[in-house]
Amino acid sequence: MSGTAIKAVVAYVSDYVTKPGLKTHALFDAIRSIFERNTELLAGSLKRKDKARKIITQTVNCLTAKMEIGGPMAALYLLGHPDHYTSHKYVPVYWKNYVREVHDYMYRPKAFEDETLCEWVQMSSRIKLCKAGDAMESEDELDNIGSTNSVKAESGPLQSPMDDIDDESENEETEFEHDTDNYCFLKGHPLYKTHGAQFDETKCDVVPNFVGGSLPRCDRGDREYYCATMLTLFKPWRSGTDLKENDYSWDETFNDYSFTEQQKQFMKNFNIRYECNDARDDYAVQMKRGDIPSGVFPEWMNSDVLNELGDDDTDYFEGANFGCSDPHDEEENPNKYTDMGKYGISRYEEMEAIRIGVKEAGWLDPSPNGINPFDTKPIQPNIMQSSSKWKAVVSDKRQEVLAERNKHIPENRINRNSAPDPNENNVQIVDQAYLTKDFVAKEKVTQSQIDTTIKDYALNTEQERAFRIVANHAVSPKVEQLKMYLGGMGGTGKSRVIQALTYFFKGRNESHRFVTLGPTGTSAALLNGSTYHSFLVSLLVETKMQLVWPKSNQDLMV
Ligand SMILES: Nc1ncnc2c1ncn2[C@@H]1O[C@H](COP(=O)(O)OP(=O)(O)OP(=O)(O)O)[C@@H](O)[C@H]1O
Repeated sequence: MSGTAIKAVVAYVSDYVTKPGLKTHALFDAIRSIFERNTELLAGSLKRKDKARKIITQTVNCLTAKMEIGGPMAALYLLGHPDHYTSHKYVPVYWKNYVREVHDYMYRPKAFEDETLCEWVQMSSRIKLCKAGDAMESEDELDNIGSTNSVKAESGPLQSPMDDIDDESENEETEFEHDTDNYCFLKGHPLYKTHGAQFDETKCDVVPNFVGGSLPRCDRGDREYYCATMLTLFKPWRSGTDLKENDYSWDETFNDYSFTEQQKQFMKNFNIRYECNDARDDYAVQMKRGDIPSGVFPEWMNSDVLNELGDDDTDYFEGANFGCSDPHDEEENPNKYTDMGKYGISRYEEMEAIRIGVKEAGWLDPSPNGINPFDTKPIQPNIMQSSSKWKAVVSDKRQEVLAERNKHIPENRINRNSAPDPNENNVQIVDQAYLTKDFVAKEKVTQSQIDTTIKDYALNTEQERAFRIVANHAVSPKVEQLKMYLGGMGGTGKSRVIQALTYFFKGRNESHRFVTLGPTGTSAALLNGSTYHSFLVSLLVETKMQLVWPKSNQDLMV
């Protein structure tokens, strides 16, 4: 793969794993398309409630598909579980928050005079000042504040020494007895009477993630804006004049300021994203021209998809009035969705120059040894038959697969009507030992099956834990229904756990107890399963077969 392709892949993968939110215009466009697609439904005779339900379902599906967030991920967020994937925490810094941070920062306690805004965003948090002797409460982490974090007012209950805003004679500096790193804001901060700040040095694993307008880049665009932004982030300041003196430009001030090695590294890192996005743009142009040999990206990833991935970065040259407004601004261009933008054009020209250079150098000449012959004839299918026949074949195959899966169902299965009512007014003691680490299956052979599967699939600690919970549950008699959610970022190994479970149930001749369902055909195919729709609805309607109801609700794993 070329360097460009690698960077384009990096851009795609990082977009995928970070699953960025949708742009507002994309969101509205998706909703509009749903309404346009459903004009007949909307004008139809369905009840209002049914129409609304259908439209909402389609909207949710469309938005989640656009965000590349699948059902499990959406459920994860709805349940309030955060992503847990890296050694670092990414804290989004929205502009609105940023303004608040800047405000807090400008009026920050004197003890933090030398901290930069970037460090401030990383490590500070507001805390509420309470009565003397009481523990202070962080706005974020009420539970984590111990008594050592308390800050006492020097005298009187509830009184901060800076409590009286009119008392100008008051010493701003520090009238608290500090027994920790907690300090109050300086006067001028709207919450200085009630709030303070604390700094947690251990939070250096927090990475500020600037959203709501990309950071400017160092190698292009408005240099003054770039320098101002970097100085704002990395130089300690309280007012604009601390950042830059009137006689100097931002560029000069930037060049004169000694950034630490780590800050330089941060600034270098800021640019990597742009390098990858440039590569992605180049790659998209190359694909459009058909210059790319196949095989680097999957087939579905055509130039349109790549273009779509790249269209979120038109704002990286934005400046807060640091430069003049550009008459060729892509926003103004009536053909902005069909024409290449100015950066695209200049890149295209650069690429063209390189292509000509390479061509002149003879690199594109035919190889003296010729190229390997290849067959350009279209592939003829081995079997030619009508679509109805194909349908019948697929249906037969499906029956075959179902029969194979269900062949070990015990004869004496209980009719579902006689299964206990889960809502019955009853109290039962249920065994939850399957959740514990020390659980051991009653039969040795069962335990060995569990252990062997974990070994065969080389499951890591977290995968093993998830696997053991399900497997232990499956081998425990009379346990309550297990409702478990296994979440995680793309590529963390969820599917592998499902594969291990499929193998485990198969080994126990209990494939009928384990069904893998996915929301889309692709997700189902990846896991060798079925779609929800196919399994739960069409199966019954199309094949008129009886769904095999499990003995009780603990018997079927989905
Ligand atoms: N314990 C493991 N040992 C070796 N390889 C593993 C392990 N777990 C997962 N992998 C490999 O990592 C890759 C990603 O795993 P998997 O497809 O299970 O992730 P996923 O969380 O289901 O991803 P996605 O969210 O994209 O569907 C696969 O190639 C898989 O074979």
